[in-house]
Order: sequence, then C-alpha cells, then structure tokens
Amino acid sequence: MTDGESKSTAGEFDYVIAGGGSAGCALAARLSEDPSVTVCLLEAGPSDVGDRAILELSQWMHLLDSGYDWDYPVEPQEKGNSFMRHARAKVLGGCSSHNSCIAFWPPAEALDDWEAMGASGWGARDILPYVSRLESNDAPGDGHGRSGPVRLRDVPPNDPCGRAVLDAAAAVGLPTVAFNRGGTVLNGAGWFQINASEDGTRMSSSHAYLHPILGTRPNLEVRTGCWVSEILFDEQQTATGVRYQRPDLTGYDTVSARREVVVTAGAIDTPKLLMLSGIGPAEHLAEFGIPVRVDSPGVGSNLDDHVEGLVFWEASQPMVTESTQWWEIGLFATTREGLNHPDLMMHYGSVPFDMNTLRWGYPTTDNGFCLTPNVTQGRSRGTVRLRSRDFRDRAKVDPRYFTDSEGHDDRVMLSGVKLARTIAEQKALRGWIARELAPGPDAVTDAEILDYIHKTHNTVYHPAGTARMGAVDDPMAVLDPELRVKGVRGLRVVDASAMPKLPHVNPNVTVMTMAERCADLLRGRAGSGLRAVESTLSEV
Ligand SMILES: Cc1cc2nc3c(=O)[nH]c(=O)nc-3n(C[C@H](O)[C@H](O)[C@H](O)COP(=O)(O)OP(=O)(O)OC[C@H]3O[C@@H](n4cnc5c(N)ncnc54)[C@H](O)[C@@H]3O)c2cc1C
Repeated sequence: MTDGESKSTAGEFDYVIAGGGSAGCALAARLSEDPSVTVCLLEAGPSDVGDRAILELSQWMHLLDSGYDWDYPVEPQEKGNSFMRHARAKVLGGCSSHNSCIAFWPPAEALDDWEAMGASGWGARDILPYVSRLESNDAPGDGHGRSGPVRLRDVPPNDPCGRAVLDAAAAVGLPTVAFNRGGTVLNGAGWFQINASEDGTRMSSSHAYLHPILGTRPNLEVRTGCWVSEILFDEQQTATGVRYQRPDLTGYDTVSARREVVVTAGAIDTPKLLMLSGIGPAEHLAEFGIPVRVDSPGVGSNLDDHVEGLVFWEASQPMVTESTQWWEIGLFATTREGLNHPDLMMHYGSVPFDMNTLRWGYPTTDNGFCLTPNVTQGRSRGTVRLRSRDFRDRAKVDPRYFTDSEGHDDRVMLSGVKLARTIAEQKALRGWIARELAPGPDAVTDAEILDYIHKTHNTVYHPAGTARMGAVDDPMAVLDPELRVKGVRGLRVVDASAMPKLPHVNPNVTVMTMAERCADLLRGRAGSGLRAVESTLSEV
C-alpha cells in the first residue's frame, strides 16, 4: 500500500476498465449493452462531451502539445530524432479524440500475420466481420457495415493540389484507387476514408460509442479525471480492482471488479501501469523496489511505430484554406518484389509541416504542401520503461528508430523520399511547386538524405506492441490470445499495446475492432468467429 493513501472505496462493478481511449470507450459501450452487467470506465483526462476543441476534426493539429496531450518526449536516440515527442491524448476518447481520423480497415494480411505470430483467433476470417459491426459506411459495395456506431466516409476530392498529387502519382505507377473496398492496395493512391460526420464532427470512440448512451444506462459509470495508479490483486493473484487518484487530487479511491479488470491505457501507459503493479521485467522492477508479481520480460518491450519522414515544398499557387483534416490523401507502394503488403506509405498534407525541420535551419513557408513517407512494417523495436515508481512520472519512451540490424527501415525510408521527389517531378505537379524546402538541394546522395531523415523524422503517432499477445508458451508474449495477462487472473489488456505488430495502415479502426472482439471474449461469444458476430449484428 502506498504511504499516506486513503482507504476509501468507490464502488464495485462487474468490469473495471482503466483508460477511456479508443479501445476503452468501445469496450465500455459494448459490455454495458447487457443491463445485468455493471461497468466502470476510468479516464485520467477530462470529458470531451460538448467540447468543440476536441470534436471539431479540422482543428486537430491544435491539440498536439496542448493541455489534452500527455506529450511524451523520447529518450536520446542512437540514430533517430532525439527532439521528437509522442503525442498521446489525455481526454475521453483517447487518441481517437485528437487524431486525424484517417480510417482504414485492418488489412487481412496483417491479421493473418498476427495469427501466425501466435495470436490464434485473430486471423482475417475471424476478425474482419467485427469491422462491419463497428462501421456505418456508405461506400458502395458488399461487406460494409451500414448501421454500426462509427461513421466512415470518403473525403470529398476538393483540394486541387491533392488532385494534382494523385495525377502525378498515377504517372509513376500508383493509380488512383478508393480505400476500404475489400482488397489490400499494394501500389496505389487515393482520398482517405475518415471517421467523421458530414458536419466535420469526429467520430472518436467516445463520440461514436459513448455519447449516444451516456446517461441512459444505469449500469455504466464513466469517471473522468481519475488517474489509475495501480491494479489491485488478492492473495490468489486475481485482479480485484484498481486504485486511482481522485479528480480533486485530495487522495486515492479504489474501485472493485467482481469479474475482471481490463487495462486500456494505450501503448505507453498500459505497460507502465502493469509495471507499477508488479508485472514486467523482474530486473527492471527491482531497480525501483517494486515487488515482482509476474516476471514478464515482454512488458514494455517490442515498441513498434510508423516512423515518418518529410518532403516539403513551397507551393506556387494558393493552397486550400478549408479541409476536412488537412491530410486527405494516402499513397501506398511496394519497394521490392513479392510483398503481399505495401511496405511504404505516404500522407499528403496540404499544410506547411516544419515541426522537425526548423530547428535545423531548413526554410519554411505559410503556403506549402508535403508528402510524408512512412515505413509501414518497421523492424526497429524500442522500449517503454519506468522513470520511477511514482505513477505521475512520465514513462521513458525509447523507440530506437532506424536501429534494425538489416538496415530495412533506412532502406524503405530512402525509397520513400526518392519516390516523393519523383512524384514531384511529374507534369501534373509542375504548376504547383515553387521549390523543395526540405530536404532541399543539399541532400543529393543517399548518405545526405539519410542524415536529413535521421535528424528530422517524425512519427505517424502509432506506437504499439508493448504488451503484445501471442502463444501461451511464448515467453515474450504478455497476453494470451484471449488478451488475458499471463501469470495472474481476472486481468486483460486491450488497446494498441496488445498488437503483435502494427498493421501497414493507420491503426485506429484496428484498435476499435480489437475492443469489439474483446467485448465478445468477455461475454463468452467470441469462440465461433463469423457466426458470433453475425448473431450480435442484429443487436447493434
Ligand atoms: C496525433 C495523432 C494522430 C493520429 N492519427 C490517426 C489517424 O488519423 N488514423 C488512425 O487510424 N490512427 C491515428 N492515430 C493513432 C490512433 O489514434 C491510436 O493508435 C489509437 O487511438 C490508440 O488507441 P488506444 O486505445 O490504444 O489508446 P488511447 O486512445 O491513447 O487511449 C488510452 C487512454 O487511456 C488514458 N489513460 C492513460 N493512462 C491512464 C491511467 N493510468 N489512468 C486512467 N486513464 C489513463 C489516456 O488518457 C487515454 O484516454 C493518431 C494518433 C495521434 C496521437
């Protein structure tokens, strides 16, 4: 027990969910569909209800480094950008409340890879039907959900520079395509689908799943401003609840779980909370005098991310002054033969993006656009570690960008910068480019381009894999394939940390999909894959 803590209790529920983000909100909504089950959702940040600063999608870039952001610095990087910061939302809805709402179905190949990595039951055949359950998509064609809580729609093709980018991409072998239409796009580009309504309101996990039911379900309690400091266990190693700091900071309360505690605090805070609760690498816990409940070396390891570079141009015509979310187009490519997935992706941004280049003296503009290549299946892996045993101290986040021994991530990124420049040389973009601002004319050789990338890269903000699921006998798998924390009872994790590795697309819909399946695992309905989902579709 922590010195000076209050012993007051704050209720008992069937399920206690720690973290009201993409996964947590979806899970709370699904579990509380059954009126006989009680659910308590705890979120450290404030509510987003009625908060236009959060809900107005086009304003999302204001939220970076704002009071809604946990804002994690990275540890000094061996090769990568040591100035980089990981934005993580501290508000109901989590990162789905401050992200850019680019919406991709989880790719079948990625899910099948998960299954091959030991996450049995997570293959495409079992998981894709959950996407139909969560979405309400008016894209034509079979296989789309039409009545799920999360509105997905195509970005309208209004940006003339964006149209020129697509024409230029088509000229170099990336034909214009529509996304989320069934197959994986290996080489192609198109306007994104976004999870947002026509009036520009984001369809975050909170807005889509929770807002419609708040105040209507007596069996669901959502508590904001409650920072969970520890998971509680009994002597049989069964999770019995959590302790959290009261919103008024006057002390701590505990809330008890009759059935299970589910941790949904995201890829940085979930491993931190597990470690603070005695589940993690024994040597690391010993550094802080934390009693070891489970020596689980995978906790905080395997940090995967989509590392992102930048090619930035000054525009020679006025750029758009209105946009759904300013990053409306995606380009996918394969950099070598024989892949079943694109290993390179780029976002097109219709805004200047000098967040990591200005400090190195690269010129900027207020009328520019960019392509941002990212490595979709990066091989570098980093860590999340405790800074101290105080839950208020930020975790140490060390992504170890570009450190994979094969040089894979360097190679794909280099191809990406070169491909972006080739696209820029095409006739369709001639009327749009005044000059390349970054990397600019001084970066010509591979070494010069890589030096620029290592100094200035960003992230697509997709950390994952730090409490990954896998086979029961895999010592580095923190979770079994049913998302149960190995070594204890009554405790699961569902969020981006549970992914064995990232999919090759933006992962938010994948996280929501994982929460949908977790709800069925807890309700005992997930065993039969497709049939399980079909039987619940009528309830949505
Ligand atoms: C700036 C940005 C842009 C992005 N853009 C996109 C995009 O366009 N498309 C896409 O697919 N993905 C995007 N992503 C990624 C995507 O949003 C995340 O992968 C996804 O939201 C992760 O969901 P999660 O449930 O794992 O964690 P989160 O959504 O981060 O939820 C974790 C929640 O737990 C809370 N929490 C943490 N610790 C505690 C604690 N101890 N006690 C109580 N509560 C706690 C947090 O405040 C947070 O609300 C973006 C991410 C960022 C940051």
